[in-house]
Amino acid sequence: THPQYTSGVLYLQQAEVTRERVYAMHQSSIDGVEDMSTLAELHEAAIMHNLFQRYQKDSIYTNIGSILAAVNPYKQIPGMYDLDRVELYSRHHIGELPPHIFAVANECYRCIWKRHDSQCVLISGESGAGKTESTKLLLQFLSVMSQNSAGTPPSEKTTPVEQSIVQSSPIMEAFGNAKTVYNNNSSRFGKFIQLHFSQSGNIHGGCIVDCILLCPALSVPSPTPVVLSALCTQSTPVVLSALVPSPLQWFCPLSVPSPLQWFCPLSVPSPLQWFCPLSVPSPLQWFSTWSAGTPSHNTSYLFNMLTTP
Ligand SMILES: Nc1ncnc2c1ncn2[C@@H]1O[C@H](COP(=O)(O)OP(=O)(O)OP(=O)(O)O)[C@@H](O)[C@H]1O
Repeated sequence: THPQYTSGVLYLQQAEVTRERVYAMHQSSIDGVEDMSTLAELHEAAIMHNLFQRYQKDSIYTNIGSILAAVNPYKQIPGMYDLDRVELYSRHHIGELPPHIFAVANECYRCIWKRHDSQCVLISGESGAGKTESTKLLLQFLSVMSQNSAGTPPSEKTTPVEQSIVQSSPIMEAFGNAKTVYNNNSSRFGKFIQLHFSQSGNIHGGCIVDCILLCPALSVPSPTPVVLSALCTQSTPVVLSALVPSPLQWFCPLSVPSPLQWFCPLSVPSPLQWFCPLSVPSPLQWFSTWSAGTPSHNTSYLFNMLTTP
């Protein structure tokens, strides 16, 4: 007897369907549009219906003027982010191809030269919306563009700097993420990621700053077992020093003490150093590669995030 709201569709009893309540849908809403600013009827139902239609066809990206809306597909869409797609979007201006995160990344990259100014991408959404994945895709695109930049000498192609940017994501997630009711891999800090480009268009360095504390409904304590196993087996003193003391401890919404405290008492050298001689190869060498190859430039180090309270 009551209207039910299921999957964005409003169901009415036949008696409730009157001329005053129900209108014929405009053709643009029936066909679906790539840019929702072109919808003839612009209201919540039309927007949701358009997104839903496109989502069903695996078209998860939709423009709203200069804004890109992304619907999390919660599955891998074949070919969506492969190298061919990167190269395709790198050769076209925004609007020439279907909406895509790579179109935004490409526009940003081009605008650095077009406007001779810094560019910024703001990624926002609720927990589990796909912000972190979108960030990684942007970095992936910019990394490829950096490697392909005309001014990059062949000897400097595929420099560890670009590799570090992409490869640093898992380890940053391991330190900063936790399982929540919305997302198994939820970020606990908003991040400001800054990349520095040379005149020739390749990435010379960057930094990641954790800037906003997010307070999702945690379901397991952090840091994750991934961090602990990495610490126990392969940590370096560089990272150990970053852990003492951790600003995370001040904000940590958990009632249990952080397991890191067991390993890293504030006043004494960490016992982890006994287990972690410098010569042991570590996945954390990704951090150190940020300075490699660019000694003459003002490169910011990725582990700023870990060392700056
Ligand atoms: N474009 C995508 N394609 C495929 N899967 C995706 C995509 N975006 C997100 N996902 C899936 O959704 C999960 C959650 O995404 P993500 O961690 O990026 O969300 P988030 O917005 O950063 O969440 P939180 O704010 O909680 O950190 C990912 O682990 C991934 O499995």
